[in-house]
Amino acid sequence: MSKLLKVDSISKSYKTGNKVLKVLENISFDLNKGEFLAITGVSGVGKSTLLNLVGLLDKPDSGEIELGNVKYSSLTEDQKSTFRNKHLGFVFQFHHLLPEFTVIENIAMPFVIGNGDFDKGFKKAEMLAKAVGLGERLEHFPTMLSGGEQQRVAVARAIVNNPDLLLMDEPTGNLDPKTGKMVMDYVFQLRNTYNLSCIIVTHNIEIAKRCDKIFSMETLECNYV
Ligand SMILES: Nc1ncnc2c1ncn2[C@@H]1O[C@H](COP(=O)(O)OP(=O)(O)OP(=O)(O)O)[C@@H](O)[C@H]1O
Repeated sequence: MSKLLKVDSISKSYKTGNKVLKVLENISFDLNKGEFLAITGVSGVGKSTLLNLVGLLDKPDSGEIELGNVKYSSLTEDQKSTFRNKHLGFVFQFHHLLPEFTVIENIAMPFVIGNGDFDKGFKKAEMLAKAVGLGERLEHFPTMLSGGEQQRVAVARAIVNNPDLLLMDEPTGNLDPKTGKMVMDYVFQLRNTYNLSCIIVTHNIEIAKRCDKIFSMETLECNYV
C-alpha cells in the first residue's frame, strides 16, 4: 500500500490573552491510500484541532504534515486553497449546505469552482447523488431534506473533486443512530468504489471499529483494528 499522509511530530497551542493552552504535543501518525482512520478521544483533547491542521485550515506551531509528497509548510496561502479544493474533502457535524441551491447544485459547486466546467460538474454531481441514494432528490433544496439526506449531500459534495483524503468531523453527531449508520454505510461503500482514504473524528465506537485504524488521542497510539 502506498503512503498518502504523514503527520510528523506536530504541536499546536492556542494563545488567549497572556495564557497559552497546549493542545497537541508531538503527534505523529501515517495513513496509506485507501485506508480509513478513526480519531477518538474525550471532549477537548484536540481532535478537531488535529483535523483542521490536516485539512490545511490551520497551521501547526511545529512539525510537518505531508500529503502525497507535498509538504504543507511549503505552500503559500493561495496554494493552500487550491490544494484544499483539489485534494481534500470535508464533512462536518452540521452539513453547511448552501440553502439557496438545490441538491445537484450543492454537490456540483466545488467542481465548478475548481474546474469551471458546468456540464461535467452537473453530470458528476448527478452520478454521486445517485451513489448516495438521492437520485430522486436532485432538485430539492436542503430544507426539503431530512437530516440524514442533507448529510449524504454533504458527503457527495465532499468527494466531487475526487479528493485524496476525506476529512469527517463527527459526521453523524447530529443524527439518530439509525440514520447515522445509513450515512456511514454510504461512505464505506464509496470507499470500495473510489479507493477513498478517510479520517473520521468520532465518539461512536461502532464507526471507529469499521475503520482500518484507530488513533486514540488519550494513549497517542495508532493501531490497526
Ligand atoms: N481557536 C481557539 N482558541 C483557543 N482555544 C481553542 C481554540 N480552538 C479550540 N480551543 C481549545 O482547544 C482544546 C481542543 O479543542 P478541540 O475542538 O480540538 O477538541 P475536541 O477534542 O475536538 O473536542 P470535542 O470532542 O468537544 O469537539 C479545547 O480545550 C478548546 O477549548
